[in-house]
Parts: sequence; structure tokens; C-alpha cells
Amino acid sequence: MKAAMLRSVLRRSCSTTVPSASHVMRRGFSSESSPERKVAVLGAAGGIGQPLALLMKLNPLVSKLSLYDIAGTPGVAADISHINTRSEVAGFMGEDQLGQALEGSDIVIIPAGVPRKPGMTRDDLFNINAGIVKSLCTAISKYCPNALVNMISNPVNSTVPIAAEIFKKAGTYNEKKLFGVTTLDVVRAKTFYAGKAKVNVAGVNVPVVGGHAGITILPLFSQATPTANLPDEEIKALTKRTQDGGTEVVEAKAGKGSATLSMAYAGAIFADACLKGLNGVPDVVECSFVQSTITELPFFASKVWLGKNGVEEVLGLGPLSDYEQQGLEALKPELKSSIEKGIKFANQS
Ligand SMILES: NC(=O)c1ccc[n+]([C@@H]2O[C@H](COP(=O)([O-])OP(=O)(O)OC[C@H]3O[C@@H](n4cnc5c(N)ncnc54)[C@H](O)[C@@H]3O)[C@@H](O)[C@H]2O)c1
Ligand SMILES: O=C(O)C[C@H](O)C(=O)O
Repeated sequence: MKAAMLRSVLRRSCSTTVPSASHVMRRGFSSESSPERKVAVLGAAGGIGQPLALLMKLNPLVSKLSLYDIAGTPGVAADISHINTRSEVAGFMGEDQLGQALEGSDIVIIPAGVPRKPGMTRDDLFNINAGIVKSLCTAISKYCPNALVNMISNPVNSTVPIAAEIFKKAGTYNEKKLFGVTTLDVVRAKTFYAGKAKVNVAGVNVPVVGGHAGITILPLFSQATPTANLPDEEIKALTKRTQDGGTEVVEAKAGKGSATLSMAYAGAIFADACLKGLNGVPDVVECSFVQSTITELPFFASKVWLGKNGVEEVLGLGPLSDYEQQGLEALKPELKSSIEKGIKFANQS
């Protein structure tokens, strides 16, 4: 954390003002007199779940924070509930409390499931996480069918299509309300680009499209701002580093999981954007993996305009460089097959 930001966090935590997560994270402003909003985190006692729950507790747009896991939630909820911010915190543990955890939720964030170890692909998580996502989405369609769902559990390229199929079967599917969280790819692309371009990271924007695994992650550095005219070789290296960002962390953690802290930050940014959209804040745009018609694939990550009903509009790709156009064509077969695998799983089981 940069020194100035840390000072800002510390100053705020000692003041009587309710700290604003969005101010802390983006130096923006959020209203404390915003509508009542319940946010549920499923997998709240995990590596991502705990810091994400903390960041959501700091967000003044949240009035109720519901923390659910199969184990460990009472301790996490008791701990977080002592923080003097707006939201009321409740912890729920085990399947029989899942309904209570979900009821009335405006947003459900799902970081439940197993993470990678070195040598694994995200698809290697499919066998375990597909079943977890299926059961959680079945409960969502029963207890809070109108909630926006922020899917973090991997492989996102398959878990989002699984969720869509489960909601379709339950008759609750609304394509405007289902999001694969790809914000960490954007966070990484911004950080890596700022380093190479030698610009202030706070002002950097880089769209990342496609999906969330390996070559399906396609950062559009040709659209990065501020512009830097980096040579082609540097753009290729930045692209590869963004695509391999998750693996970089998995290897550094050497068997102790994957990205948790940066993911919690990214998840909190995305949930904050969803809350702002729900509350009618204009011009809220984030990249996300959603149902899409901007390519021939049924789901695709791109810039999405968020509004009172979730997706207001899936925005187009904009002009691509030749290198990005090649990347786009190259990612389609893998992304198509991951989407189909998810759809097949949901309809077989
Ligand atoms: N979308 C992304 O960019 C991104 C980034 C990082 C990690 N991830 C993924 O997020 C997931 C979680 O990662 P983590 O590091 O927090 O793992 P973790 O093992 O630390 O935590 C997962 C939590 O899920 C809980 N859980 C398991 N089954 C559950 C169920 N049925 N209901 C509720 N909770 C359940 C576990 O008890 C645990 O507390 C992994 O699949 C990982 O690959 C995605
Ligand atoms: O790489 C992983 O397995 C976790 C996550 O998808 C990430 O991008 O960090």
C-alpha cells in the first residue's frame, strides 16, 4: 500500500466518520445515506472471503453484510462485526443456514471453492468447484432470485455458464444479473502497464476482455490510457504477464493457494461498482464476463455499463491492434470449450 494511501486509511480509522471503502480504494466518494443494501459473501471464511468481507464492511453502501461458509464463519463474523462502520454483520455456517444467509440479498459474491496449487490449471478445479457453485446457485434461485451474482470461483469461464444453466432450470435466470469477476485481470494490467509506461498507476485504464484463464485473458493495451507508445515486444511481454498473473502468485505461494488479497481488492471494487449501479450512480463501467453478443460466444468479458438492474449495456470491444485481433481469434476455441463444459455439467447432473 502506498504511504499516502496508508496514511489516509489510518486517519480514517481513527476518525468518527464512517470510512468509505471506495474512497480508500479509489479516492472517490460514496454516500452514507444510500439505500439499504444487503451483500452476502459465500465462502467468507476463506483466503479471499475474509479480506473481501473486511473490505465490504468498510463500504458505506452496504447496510447488511451476510457471511456464509461451511466452516469458520462465526469467528470471522464476530471479528468483523466489531468494526464501527454502517453495516450489520451476521455469520452463517452450514447448509441449513444458507437460506437465512441469502434471503433479501441485493448482491451475492461467491469466492467459495478450492484454489490452485503449482502445476494446476484453473480447469483442474472444475470437478470440485462446479458442484459447489451448482449447489450455491440452486439456493440463490430459491432465496434471493433477484440478486446480482458476482462469481469469483474458478474456473470462471465455466462456473458462470453453470450458474446461468442452474438459474434457467429454476426459471430465475436474468442475464443482466450474472457476472464473472474478471476485475483482477484489469487490476494487474493497470499495475503492470503503469510500471512499464512509467505513469501514475492511479490514472491508468486498461480494458481486459475475453475470459479468465491463460490466453482467454486479453488485455487491450492499444486502448490503455494514458498512452505510452510502448514497443511491440513490451506489449507482448505485458500481455503474457497479465495472462500469467494468477500463475505468478500460485507459484510464489508454493502450494499455499492462489491470489487472495489482490482478489479481495478486485472483488470489492467490482461489488462497489454493482452497488453504485443499483443505486443509480451514472456511468459506472467495469469489465466483466457476462452473457454477450459482441462475439459469437455466448459469454464474453468486456466493458459493461452497470445500472439499476445490473447490466445496462454490454459495451463493444472498440478498435483492436493486429496483435489483439490475433489474440481474440486464438482465445475463442478454448473459451468456447470451457463454456460448453459448464453448460454440459449443469444439464447432466
Ligand atoms: N476470479 C478470480 O479472479 C479469482 C482470483 C483468485 C481466486 N479465485 C478463485 O476463488 C476460489 C476461492 O479461493 P480462496 O483462495 O479463497 O480459497 P480458500 O480455500 O482459501 O477458501 C475457499 C472457502 O470456500 C469455502 N467453501 C467450500 N465449499 C463451500 C460451500 N459449499 N459453501 C460455502 N463455502 C464453501 C471453504 O470452506 C473456504 O473457506 C478458488 O476457486 C480460486 O481459484 C478466483
Ligand atoms: O490463478 C488462479 O488460480 C486464481 C485466480 O484466477 C487468479 O487469476 O489469480
